[in-house]
Amino acid sequence: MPTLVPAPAATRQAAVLIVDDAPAHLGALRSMMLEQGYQTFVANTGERALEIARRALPDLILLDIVLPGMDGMEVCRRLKADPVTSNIPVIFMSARTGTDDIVAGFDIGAADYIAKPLRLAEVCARVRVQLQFRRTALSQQQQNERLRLIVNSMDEGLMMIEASGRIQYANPACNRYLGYAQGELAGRSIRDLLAPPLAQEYLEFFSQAEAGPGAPVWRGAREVLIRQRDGILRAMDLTLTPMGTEQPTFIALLHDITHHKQSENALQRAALLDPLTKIANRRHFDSFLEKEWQRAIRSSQPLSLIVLDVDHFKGYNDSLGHAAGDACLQQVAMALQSHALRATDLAARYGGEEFVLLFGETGHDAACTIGEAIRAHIESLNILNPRSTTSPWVTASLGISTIVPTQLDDIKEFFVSADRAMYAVKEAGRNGMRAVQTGATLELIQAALQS
Ligand SMILES: Nc1nc2c(ncn2[C@@H]2O[C@H](COP(=O)(O)OP(=O)(O)OP(=O)(O)O)[C@@H](O)[C@H]2O)c(=O)[nH]1
Repeated sequence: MPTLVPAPAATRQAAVLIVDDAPAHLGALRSMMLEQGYQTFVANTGERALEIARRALPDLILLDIVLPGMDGMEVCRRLKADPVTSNIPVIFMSARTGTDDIVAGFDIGAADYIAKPLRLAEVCARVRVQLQFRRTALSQQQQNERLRLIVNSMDEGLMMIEASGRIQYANPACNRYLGYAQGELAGRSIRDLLAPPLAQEYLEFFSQAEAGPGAPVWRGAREVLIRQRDGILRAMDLTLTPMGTEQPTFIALLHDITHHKQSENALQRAALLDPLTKIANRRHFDSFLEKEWQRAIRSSQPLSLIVLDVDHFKGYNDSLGHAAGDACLQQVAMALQSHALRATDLAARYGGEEFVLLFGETGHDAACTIGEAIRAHIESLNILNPRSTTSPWVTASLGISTIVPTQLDDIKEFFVSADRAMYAVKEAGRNGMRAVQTGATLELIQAALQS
C-alpha cells in the first residue's frame, strides 16, 4: 500500500505545535509564530501535545522539557515511536543546558535544542531552518514514492546491474516475467539469466564502461533469450543504459515480446501454408525440395517425387459447384498428408487441383508402393464425381520420378520427368500411376550396358 506523504509545507501554510506549561511563554511564542505566517497549535501538557500531534500532524513541534506529568523527553520518545508522528521534527526548549541533557535530547530524536531563556529571533531562525529541512525531505519523499509507484507498476521488467554482473534490484514485473519471488533475483548474476557467450559479451561491455569516460555506450533494444527460474528460455527485448553513477551501474529494461513472437511465428507458418487445404504451399515445397536435393547429393540417397493431378475436376466443379470443389480438394489434401509423415517427406498443393509429394531417402520400389497407396486412398474416399468418364468417384493420376542426384543433375529436369509421367497416365485413361527413374548416373549406367 502506498505510504501517504503530506504535501510539502511550501504548498500550504506550515503548522507549528507549541508545547509549554508557562502561559507567558506559550503566548509569546504563539504570537511570534503567527507573525511569521505559521498556523499554530498550543498544548500545556505532554498528553495534550501527543493528542494534537496525532490529529493535526503539525510540520514542527516546539517542545518544553519540563512539563507537569509526562515530561518533554517522554513526549518526544512517544512521537518518534509512532509511525504517524515519527517524521515531525521536534525542537526542545529547556533551561537544562548541560551537555548530557542536550545529547540525551538529540539521542531520542530531537532535531534541535534551544536554551532557555528563549531569544525569540533565534527560535524563529531555528524553526525556519527545520521547516526548510522538512520541506526538502518531504518533496524528496514524494519523489521517491512517485518513482517507487512507477517502477512497481510498470509493465516492463527493470533491473539494476553492477559492473560485475551482480543484480542489485529487480522490479515486480521482472520477477513476474522470470518466475522469481520478490527479492530473489537480487544478488544473483546475469550469468544466471543469459547464455554464457551473451553473458560474457555483456560483462566485457560492463568492464569497458567501468574503465571510465570514453568507453563505448551501449544503448538500444536487443532481442535476447532470458532463462526463467524454471529453466525455460523466453525471448525478450533487452535495453541497457548506464546510470551515470560513480560506481558503474546499468539499468536493464526487459520488454516482453512473447505476443510479438507468437504472431511473427504464426505469420511465418501462414506464409508456408496453402490457405485452402492447410498443407504446404508451392513456395514451401520448392525450398524443401532444394534442401532435400542437396542433402541427397551429399548422402547419395534416392529421392522420389510424386506429381498428382485430380481427374476430371473441371467436371466436378461444373456439376457440384466451386464450394464442393474446394471441399473435395481439402479431403484430397488430408489424404495426401497422411502419407507424408516422416521429417524428410512433404505433401504440398502446387496449384489448382495439382499436388506434389516429396520422399527423401526413398527408392523406386518404395515410391511405387506409396504411389499406389495414395491412388487407392483417394478413390476410397468415395467422393462422387458425376461427370467423370473414368470412375463414379473422384480419382487422381500420379507421375512418380526417382533419382539419386549428383552435381550433374538438374532439379527442374527431375520435376519435369515426374510431370511427364503424370501426363502419360492422363493419356492412358487416368486413375493410375506411372513411375520413372532418372538422373545422370542412371544414364551413364544405361549407356555402359548398351555399349
Ligand atoms: N473448386 C476449386 N476448383 C479449382 C481450384 N483450383 C483449380 N480449380 C479447378 O480445377 C479445374 C481443373 O480443370 P482442368 O485443368 O481442365 O483439368 P480436369 O478437369 O481435372 O481434367 P484432367 O486433369 O484432364 O483430368 C478447373 O475447372 C479449375 O477451375 C480451387 O481452388 N477450387
